[in-house]
Amino acid sequence: MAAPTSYDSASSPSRLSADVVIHTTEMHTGGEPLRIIDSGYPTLVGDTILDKLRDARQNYDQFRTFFMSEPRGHRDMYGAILVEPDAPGADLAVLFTQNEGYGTMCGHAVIALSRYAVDRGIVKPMTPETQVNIQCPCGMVRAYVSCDENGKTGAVRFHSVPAFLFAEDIEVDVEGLGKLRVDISYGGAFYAFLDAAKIGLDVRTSKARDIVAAGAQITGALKAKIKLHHPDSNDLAFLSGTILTDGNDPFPNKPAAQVLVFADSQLDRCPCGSGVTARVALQYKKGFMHLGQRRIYESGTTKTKFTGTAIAETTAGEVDAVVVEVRGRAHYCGSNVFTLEEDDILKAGFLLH
Ligand SMILES: O=C(O)[C@H]1NCC[C@@H]1O
Repeated sequence: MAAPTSYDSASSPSRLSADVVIHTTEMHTGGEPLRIIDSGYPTLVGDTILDKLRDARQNYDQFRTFFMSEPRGHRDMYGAILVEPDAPGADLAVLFTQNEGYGTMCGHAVIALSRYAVDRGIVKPMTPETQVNIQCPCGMVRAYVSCDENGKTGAVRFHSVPAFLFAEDIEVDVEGLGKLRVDISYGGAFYAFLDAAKIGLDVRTSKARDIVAAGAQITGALKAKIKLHHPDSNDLAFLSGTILTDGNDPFPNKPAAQVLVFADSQLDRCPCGSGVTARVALQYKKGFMHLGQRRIYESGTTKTKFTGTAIAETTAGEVDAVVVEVRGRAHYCGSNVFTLEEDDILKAGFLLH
């Protein structure tokens, strides 16, 4: 069965009007939602995925707010728009949507989309694993979906783009929290890392609202202070959020907990696949982890788990980097057909602050 995808919907409306009908498949990975757009989203133009991302941002952002925000979604919704791939060997290409815009990489979405690609017939199933090559804004991500003899898909492992520690021990003065020292690491997206205990929080037990407030403050202060750089493209060089951790970096035999606060005070429910990638790169560079050593990473909020392993050394431009393997599971939880009425003054959706 061929999948209905956003890029075969050439007849879809190009502006938000009563003609818009968006079909979605709903999944979650470790508790973090993924709303996959099956059809109804406009066809994006551009030679590269980053050009298509620009087209989405500049010309169709109301579609994002339509399916992501209230009353159809909520401020912690996460989405995936499939676009025509332009990279050789890609099985599919994806833009990631969040509450204030678009992400460069998303591990939980890759885990869910890889199952979806096999289950929808976009990629032919193979036993015991099917390889799915997903072109993301950060580059090509290779995923491997477990498939049993009855064709049932299960756990997914993926290898992301080269991951690297960008900066260590940066001092930043954060209103209400004082002077802090954070690391910034890249796993397809840039994240700041801080042991939550340094600001009196515990990622496993503190209230979600306290974690969100602190994470958003730290990201805001760093954005004002630090200029990031990525060897591939300036489009990738921005801070995606702050990951508060349990500080358990040097002890590889215990699960390491973390929580990501990203976009506009959005809280990740899963351990964050790109954040695990970035944290493994950080732990590897600091000598806390060796190649081939598998660690468990746990979401401080839902306690769901991914594993992370540094599997090979590589480079990103001139910088030492590692290839990281992340493993997790996604589940289907429904589907939707979203419509609108022309006289609805909230048709583009809304978020409360
Ligand atoms: O798994 C991840 O990588 C992510 N989850 C939500 C935001 C991050 O991109």
